[in-house]
Amino acid sequence: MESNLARRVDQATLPVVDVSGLTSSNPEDRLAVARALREACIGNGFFYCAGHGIPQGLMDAVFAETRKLFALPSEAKMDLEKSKKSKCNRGYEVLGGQTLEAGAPPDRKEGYYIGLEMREDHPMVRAGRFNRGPNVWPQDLPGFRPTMLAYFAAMQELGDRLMQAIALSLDLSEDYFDGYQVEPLSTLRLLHYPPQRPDAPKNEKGAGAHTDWGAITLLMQDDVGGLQVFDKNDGSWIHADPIPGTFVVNLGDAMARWTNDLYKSTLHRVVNASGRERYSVPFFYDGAPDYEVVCIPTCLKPGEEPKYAPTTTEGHLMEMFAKTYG
Ligand SMILES: O=C(O)CCC(=O)C(=O)O
Ligand SMILES: [Fe+2]
Repeated sequence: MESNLARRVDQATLPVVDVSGLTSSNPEDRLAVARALREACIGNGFFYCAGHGIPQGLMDAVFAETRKLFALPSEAKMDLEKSKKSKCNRGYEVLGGQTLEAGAPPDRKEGYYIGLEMREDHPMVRAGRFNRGPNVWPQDLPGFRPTMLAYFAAMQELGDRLMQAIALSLDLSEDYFDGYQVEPLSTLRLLHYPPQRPDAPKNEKGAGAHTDWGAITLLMQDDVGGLQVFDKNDGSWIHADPIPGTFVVNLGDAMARWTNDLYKSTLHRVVNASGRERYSVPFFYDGAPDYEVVCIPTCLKPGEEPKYAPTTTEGHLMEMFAKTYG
């Protein structure tokens, strides 16, 4: 059932980067991680992140709550549906609700969106700013809200740490992105992929080929597999097989804009050919809405021009959103 374009390769094809050195007080340890990140970022822009310090118990709890959520009866899920329940894209997204690959059938996945919790009376919410506002919480799952809020905070903190290392890797000071890390537009997304159907429309996938939009994505996947990453070296698809306890980290389009394509976002897709239900939890690490996404001076070689028009986190995300939701 797998596409013939896909091939099975050794897991080592995507590098594993141990980031535990980032919490060291010795700058040499942090630099060593930054060097490894630079290599991965200039390569396919995808790597497994180990040594991240996120407790396994929290990761397991997120999957447990995710399974409970998608196991709710469809009427209960429709009561949480994002276009009905939210002005800021929070809540449940139906199966086929997004088409990540232009021209392909809708994605065979259902999802749930969670963002930074912001009250209705917050000035940004009152001003109707993009994706700002309260979350939608299922009433009948008492563990869901505290688990997801704890995970959101932990992932934001891990993302902040990785951005400090990415700054180092670009010959910038570690605090270069500090202004970005305030009231972030990050999104936690819960995903459920039913098995691929034998009678599926041609080219149907769990998630069509796409690049991610923000700065970096930190993906937790279960043991089913199905994520494929485009290999720019030979045009094949690398199977990002699950490695327990790691995150798959990849660069988003904002990173390409900042670095003038030195650190590119990479096409990836999901084909759940396993015959089993697959669950995954991407965290789209993003930043402050008004933070500028413009070419970073250290990323411009002599004589080179910026390839992208300057924008902001919010402006860039709004552009990307319109592409897959119309
Ligand atoms: O489920 C996965 O493994 C990947 C999901 C993904 O690429 C996305 O939501 O952007
Ligand atoms: Fe993605």
